[in-house]
Amino acid sequence: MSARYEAAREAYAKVGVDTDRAIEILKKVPVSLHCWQGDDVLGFDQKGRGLSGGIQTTGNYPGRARTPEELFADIEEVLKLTPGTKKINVHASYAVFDEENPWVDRDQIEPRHFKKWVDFAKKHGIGLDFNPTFFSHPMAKGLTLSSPDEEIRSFWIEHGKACIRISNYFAEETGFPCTMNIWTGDGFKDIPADRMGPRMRYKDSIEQILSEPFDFAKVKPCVESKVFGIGVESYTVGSAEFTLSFAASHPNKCIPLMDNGHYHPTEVVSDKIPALLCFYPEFALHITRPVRWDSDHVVLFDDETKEMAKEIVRNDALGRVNMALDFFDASINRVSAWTVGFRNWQKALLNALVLPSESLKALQDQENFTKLMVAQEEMKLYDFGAVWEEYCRQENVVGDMSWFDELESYEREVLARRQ
Ligand SMILES: C[C@H](O)[C@H](O)[C@@H](O)C(=O)CO
Ligand SMILES: [Mn+2]
Repeated sequence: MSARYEAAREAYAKVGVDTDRAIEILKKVPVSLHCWQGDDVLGFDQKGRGLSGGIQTTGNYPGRARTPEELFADIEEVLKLTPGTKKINVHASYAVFDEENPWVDRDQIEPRHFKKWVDFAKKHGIGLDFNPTFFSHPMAKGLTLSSPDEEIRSFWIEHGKACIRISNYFAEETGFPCTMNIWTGDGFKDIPADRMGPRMRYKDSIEQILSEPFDFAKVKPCVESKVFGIGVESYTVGSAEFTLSFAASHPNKCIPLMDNGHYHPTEVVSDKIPALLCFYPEFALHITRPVRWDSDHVVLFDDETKEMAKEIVRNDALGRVNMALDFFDASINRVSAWTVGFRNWQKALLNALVLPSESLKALQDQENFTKLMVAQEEMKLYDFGAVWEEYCRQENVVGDMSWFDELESYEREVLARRQ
């Protein structure tokens, strides 16, 4: 333990904060690392097909992972450079096909196509989350689960059911619950003539997917909402009201997922978190950084990120919010992007854990807003960096930016050779 940490610990103790306890709590909180940052959301099952579904990566930084082996190696780098308990968030498009398990379409995928992910998770003693992939596929030209074309809709329902079975396999094999997120880019570019029809079909499709047997203690299906996507600017089938109502009306079957990039830029998810906590025993969160829109920039240690973490921590909801990162930047070193984003969410959680939340709440309840402002501002100058360094030290990762030396050598030795 450094002298700097000892001094910080003493200073925090004077305002009633136990920094050792904060560190111990954070060590056990799982955060899901999204597999898709490593290859620009391309996946392995549709070679040569670009990204669709109204999402977009921009940039052409060298070193994109092109094979499962390359992606696993890159994720291992991130695991090495980040503190905390991790899960890996896998998309169905990252099925691993080989001679033993030749290619099948998405409605036919089975647990065996994800065995390499399970092996990887077991090697690192971590859990897996899962996502059906309703985009970047010839059957995903327009609507998917909300399509009026029954052939298309049933293809995607079968895909969703297959994903429940794979999520169950993940949970059984790893021993950790698997969050399975349903997101589609279904929507319309211009003003629709029927807004309810697609939503009724979407509702029916998700219900059919959820009719596949699963144990809610092990598999946590969720529905992610969105306000708009590229090319579907006028109408999104899975809107916020739709997904919240769907989850509320399917208790113990489905939970909502909020992605903080999926709202109007003036809306803040930090305010929505406590609203959902009043009603949902559990929900899921995608953590990203929307720059003017759902741009999926790398998560920073910025004000709204800190505020989201505060709402989870001070409402004692670390066990009720399934947290996952969701960004993709192809304009910078992808392994660095992953690492920075993961470390920043860890920082936000730790920062929230070392705030004197109870006394700040008391000031609010006493309507002492003057002192509340002063106290909140004062906390910003406490030596949080010392607590972060101690946390990293205990987790055997570096606390300062010297992790970047390792990353630069990985770039030289590995990424730069991928031509
Ligand atoms: C790749 C993910 O499924 C995707 O990012 C989704 O979660 C989303 O946020 C779409 O905007
Ligand atoms: Mn998302």
